[in-house]
Amino acid sequence: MDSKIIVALDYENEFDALNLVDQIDPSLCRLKLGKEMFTSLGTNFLKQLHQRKFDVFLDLKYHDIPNTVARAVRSAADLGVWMVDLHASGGLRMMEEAKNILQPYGKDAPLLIGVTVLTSMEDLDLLQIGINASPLEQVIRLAHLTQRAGLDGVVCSPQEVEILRKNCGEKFKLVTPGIRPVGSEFGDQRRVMTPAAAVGAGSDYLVIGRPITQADNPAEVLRTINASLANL
Ligand SMILES: O=C(O)c1cc(=O)[nH]c(=O)n1[C@@H]1O[C@H](COP(=O)(O)O)[C@@H](O)[C@H]1O
Repeated sequence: MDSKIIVALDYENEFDALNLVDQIDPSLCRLKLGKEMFTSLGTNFLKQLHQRKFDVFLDLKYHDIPNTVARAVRSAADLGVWMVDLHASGGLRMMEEAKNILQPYGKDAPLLIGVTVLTSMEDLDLLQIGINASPLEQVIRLAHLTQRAGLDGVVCSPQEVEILRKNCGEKFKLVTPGIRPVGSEFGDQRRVMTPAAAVGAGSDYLVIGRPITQADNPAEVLRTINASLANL
């Protein structure tokens, strides 16, 4: 089975994270290592996930001058991660340099993904930072820029997937956080959908954190979501 689920391993400590990881199989999901755990545990923790044969999305959302971002992306490639991301709003030249630096890695290069508009943001949040466009308009703009730079896909909300699929084609990877099974709390997320609706819209990968990690039995919730997607 090739699951579309990427579990966001946002835990305060290694013990809790490995408690989940050691109950599941790499066929059930991929794992996302983000700012919280990478900041406290670094590459040693990443190695532990790799030792357990999981594909890892290193989600550090690089956003800096082109030279700095490209070199960070190269460091991520040297770690052997499956996917890595940067903020598309860092601009075309930043994305192009990041793509170019991966050339020597050939087929072993990680998927390079541009974050468009964070799924926690809505119209007012964009207005407050000087962007006078709806999230959808801004996501489309940044997805086109990301594609022009030659990246493999974008992070967007599932609400934008249908239109991006039409705009950017079948091969462009659409990675969607903001996934909330029916009845689960939105928290800080704003542009959300259920797992089944996101897959129905055409998401390639669903990034799911708290609905799984904060559950009483995370492994069970993961299995249930996988089962709900099996026949779609
Ligand atoms: O790049 C991401 O993964 C990301 C982008 C985005 O726009 N929104 C977003 O929520 N994420 C990440 O996806 C995960 C979502 O977690 P939950 O809201 O707990 O399901 C978190 O680890 C976020 O850092």
